[in-house]
Amino acid sequence: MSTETTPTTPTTPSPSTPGTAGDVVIDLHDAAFGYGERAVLTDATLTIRRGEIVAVVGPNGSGKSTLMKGILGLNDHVSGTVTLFGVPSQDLRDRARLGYVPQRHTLSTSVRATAEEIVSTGRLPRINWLGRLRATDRQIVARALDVVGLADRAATEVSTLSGGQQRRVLIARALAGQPDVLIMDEPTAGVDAANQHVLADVLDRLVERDVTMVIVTHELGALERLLTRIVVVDGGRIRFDGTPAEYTAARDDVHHDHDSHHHDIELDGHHDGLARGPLDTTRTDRRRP
Ligand SMILES: Nc1ncnc2c1ncn2[C@@H]1O[C@H](COP(=O)(O)OP(=O)(O)OP(=O)(O)O)[C@@H](O)[C@H]1O
Repeated sequence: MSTETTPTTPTTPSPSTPGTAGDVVIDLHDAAFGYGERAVLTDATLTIRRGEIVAVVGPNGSGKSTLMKGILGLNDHVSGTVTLFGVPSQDLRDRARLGYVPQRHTLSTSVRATAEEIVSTGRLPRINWLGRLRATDRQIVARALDVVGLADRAATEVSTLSGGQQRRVLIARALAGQPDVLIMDEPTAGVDAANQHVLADVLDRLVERDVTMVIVTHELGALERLLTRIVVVDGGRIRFDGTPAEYTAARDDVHHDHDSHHHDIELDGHHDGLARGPLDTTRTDRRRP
């Protein structure tokens, strides 16, 4: 059972940042995704532009992962249009432009592989038909490990790494494919508070490198300082799409309407935290175009 409530203020989902058509990396129009005949996420209209850091939040089972998988072409596209990098999704040849860190994916304890070996598998879509890593591939793998703060663990067996470190290995694996967009499904799930901040720092480094990110999360707290936009999915639909400041305003409406069971809202716990934190609208947001 879900114990969460998210802002359900109906707003017209709209692109919230300016930009040109060339900046659009993901564009959904009235899209519906599901499994077999069953559409789980419907009426999704969403435009994500280069450089955006978008959090996707909502109750358990609301359709967040279904939305991500729909963008990635990993479930059934029931109706509507999905345009990626300006071309219809089905015509996109270079799928590696979309990097993916799947949900609840940790590395099996039975896997005997080093962090470097796991990250190297992220190069597979980019390497030549002989399947051999060249010097440049190895450099990219090393750089990906460095970005996630695990350069010194390259030769460590992943089964001996902590859950948070394993999540970082998986992010590095996705980065090794040199994606234009990184889609992460709950990268901070099951990661303690200290490691959530380490992960947020990792994502910070990606922001500096201009990686566009779409992040499904239940823990907005650690990530919120990075975000340019928040999308709320509830009941299989996009209910809200706006800037963090707009989200805060919508959330305050919800605070007036309900008095309990706030999901992301409760993570910072209080309004004072917000005033000091990343959703403080007086802060200069270096990422906001
Ligand atoms: N592979 C699948 N086959 C059939 N139904 C599925 C599949 N995956 C998810 N669903 C259903 O789709 C609905 C939305 O699930 P989804 O995983 O997208 O929600 P979510 O918002 O990501 O949830 P959570 O926060 O718990 O991860 C649920 O009713 C779920 O049972």
